[in-house]
Order: sequence, then C-alpha cells, then structure tokens
Amino acid sequence: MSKAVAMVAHDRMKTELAEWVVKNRLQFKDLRIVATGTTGKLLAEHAPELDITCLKSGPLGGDQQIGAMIAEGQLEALFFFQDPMTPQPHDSDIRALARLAQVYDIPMAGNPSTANYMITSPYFDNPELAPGADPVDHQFQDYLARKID
Ligand SMILES: O=C(CO)COP(=O)(O)O
Repeated sequence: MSKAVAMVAHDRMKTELAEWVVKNRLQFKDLRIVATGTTGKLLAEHAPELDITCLKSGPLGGDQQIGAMIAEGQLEALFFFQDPMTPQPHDSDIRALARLAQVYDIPMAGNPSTANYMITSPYFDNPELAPGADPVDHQFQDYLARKID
C-alpha cells in the first residue's frame, strides 16, 4: 500500500489548515490523507474530492494513532498546524507525536510557511526519496555508544 500523509491542526489553526489544503488541493489529489477526527471532518467538508481518513480526535488518541503509523513506516509527511498560545490537555501526546517524527526523520510542517516549502520540494511525494521506516541511524549509534561506555 502506498504511504499516506497526515494532517492535524489545533482548534485555532483548523481554519488555516483547511484553507491551505483547499488552496493546494492539486498536490494532494493522488495521496491518501489521514487526519485526527475533528481536523479530518473539517477538511472533508472543505475538500470533498480528497481521500481523507478520519482517525480519533486528538485528545482521544488521534495523535497517538498517527505516531503509531509513523513507527510502522506508513507515513511520508506530517502537516501539524500547532497553536503555540493555548495549553492543550493532551500535551504529552502532542510531544510524543512530534518526537516520533524526529526519530523516524518524517518531515513535519508546524505552520503554513513550512508546509509551502514541503509541498514544493522535489522530495515531496517522491517514493525514491521517501524517508524509511527505520529510526534515524545516527541517533541510534549515539545511544548505543553511550550504553556501551
Ligand atoms: O488535538 C489535536 C492534535 O493535537 C487535533 O485533534 P482534532 O483534529 O480531533 O481536533
């Protein structure tokens, strides 16, 4: 099965993500999109022609589901529009998701500007250049080296 991209937005960033996706919908027309529940519902309303799978809502485990997909090598990119001004009840899940994107070298856009760079990059949706399912090597090498010392 081909890989998917994930989309997540905190409440105050949801409209921004929906508008950004509508503006750039051609980039996503042949891609599978997975999204946390409320974000996915809004995206499907704005861009019904796109292939969007809604997971659980973020605070109910949606961020963790996306993290699990990263660990399973099923995602090639993460669009996670975050609200830096509002505390989130599931902050630990959010940090865990961002951490797994780092561990597995998955490109993650936290705002529209970064998302613009991502979708215009030759790396975007290019199977030959896609990130692998393995954790980033050098991090593991460092970790192992420290354990052996
Ligand atoms: O809280 C979220 C991400 O941390 C987003 O979840 P929803 O899309 O369900 O609102």
